[in-house]
Amino acid sequence: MSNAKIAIVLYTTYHHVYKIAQAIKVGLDKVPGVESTIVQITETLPQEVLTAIHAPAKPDLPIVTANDLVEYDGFLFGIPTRYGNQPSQWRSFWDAAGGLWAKGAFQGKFAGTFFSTASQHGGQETTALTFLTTLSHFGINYVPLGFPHPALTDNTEVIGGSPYGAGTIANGDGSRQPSEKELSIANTQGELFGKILAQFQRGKQ
Ligand SMILES: Cc1cc2nc3c(=O)[nH]c(=O)nc-3n(C[C@H](O)[C@H](O)[C@H](O)COP(=O)(O)O)c2cc1C
Repeated sequence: MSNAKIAIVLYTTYHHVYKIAQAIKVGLDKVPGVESTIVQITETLPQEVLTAIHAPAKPDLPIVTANDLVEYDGFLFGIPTRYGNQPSQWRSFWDAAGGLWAKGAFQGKFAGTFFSTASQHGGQETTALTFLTTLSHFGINYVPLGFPHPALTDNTEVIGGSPYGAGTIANGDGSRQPSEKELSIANTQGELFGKILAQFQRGKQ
C-alpha cells in the first residue's frame, strides 16, 4: 500500500510559520501510512527590502513551484498574515499556477492551513477565509481544524490558532515565539490531518 504524501508548504519572513510547520510535521509523522516533507515557496521581495526589514536568512528548505506539488495528496499551507490576507509571495505562487488550474491538477486534493499574525486580532481567521477562495477555485478540499485541542478555548494566556488551523502570535516586532500550547495545537493539526489523508489513501486501494 502506498503512503499518503503530504507537503507542508510555507512562506515565512521571520520563521514563526516555519516553527509551527515543524510542530505540524511532528504530528503528521506519528501517523502510519503518511510521509511528509516541509518545503517553501519563492521569495519575491528584493534583497534590499529584506535587509531593510531585518529578515533573517531563509530556512534551509527546498523551494517549490506549484508543478512540484502535483504529486502530493495533501497540503498544509503556512501563511503569515499581510493586511488580514495572504502575502504577495503566496499570490504570486498561485498566479503562476494558472496552467495547472486549467488542467485541474489539484482537483480533489486536500489542504489545511496555519498562520502567524503580529497581533491577536490581526487576521488569523480572515487570512484563512480569504485563502479559501483560491483553494475553492483549484477544487482543493479544505480540511478545517475545528476545536480538537483544549488550548483553542483556553483564554488564560495569548494563544494563536483557530478552527481554521494552528497559529502563533508574533508581536509587531516578531519578538514573541510560538508557545508550548500553540506548538501542541500544531502537533494535533498534523496528526488529525495525517489520519484523514491516510484513511483516504486506504480507501483508494
Ligand atoms: C506588510 C506587512 C503586513 C502585515 N499585516 C499584518 C496584519 O494584517 N495583521 C497582523 O497581525 N500582522 C501583520 N503583519 C505581521 C506579520 O503577520 C508577521 O510578521 C508574521 O506573521 C510573522 O511570521 P513569520 O515569522 O513566519 O514571517 C504584517 C507584516 C508585514 C510585513
